[in-house]
Amino acid sequence: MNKAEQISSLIKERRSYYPHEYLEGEIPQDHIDMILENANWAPNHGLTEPWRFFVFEKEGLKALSEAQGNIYKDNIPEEEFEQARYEKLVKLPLQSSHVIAIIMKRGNNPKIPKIEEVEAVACAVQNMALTVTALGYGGYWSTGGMVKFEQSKEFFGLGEEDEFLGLFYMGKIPSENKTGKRKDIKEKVTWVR
Ligand SMILES: Cc1cc2nc3c(=O)[nH]c(=O)nc-3n(C[C@H](O)[C@H](O)[C@H](O)COP(=O)(O)O)c2cc1C
Repeated sequence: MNKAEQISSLIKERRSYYPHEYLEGEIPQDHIDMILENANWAPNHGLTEPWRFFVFEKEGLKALSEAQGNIYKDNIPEEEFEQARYEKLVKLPLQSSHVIAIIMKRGNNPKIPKIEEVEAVACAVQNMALTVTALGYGGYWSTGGMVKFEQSKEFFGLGEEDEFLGLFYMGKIPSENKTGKRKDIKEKVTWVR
């Protein structure tokens, strides 16, 4: 395969894999380092490099699990609280090898709109996801759970202009591939000729 065929195949192979699908076992440190290093090479306007990551592993996963449960409990209106949802949120980090909190750290260049900093972080996450796929692991970007609640920003010590954009869950997965689904690109492209 040439480079273009390799990247096309990798992009299409990437799927979201959820913690209940993960196998036992930890992703080794050198692979986590590679995932983070590749995230760091995302494009970004003005070289603000706005991505910041908190990597939870080992005992840290318990701290995240506890925080996610508590933040849900403390912030969801009482009438909306669901015990099963709470238990699921507590369980997700514990089923994972690693969880990476995705943060946008707002730079101080007023010429760069905030949305562009968020876009750059999303590029970094895609680099991360493709590396995870290439290494044979599974992962997914979650914007649910604790991510929805403003209190999470305090947990990470974020400033007002910073954003907590999600949790990237990761783990080992079985070797057979999941199939994805997309509508044809032709429906989304307008050619101007
Ligand atoms: C910004 C973003 C946020 C997402 N948040 C969630 C989420 O909160 N819960 C979830 O189940 N999946 C979430 N996903 C994963 C999508 O559900 C998934 O990408 C989609 O179903 C397509 O499947 P694929 O990733 O396997 O191609 C998110 C994906 C992105 C890019």
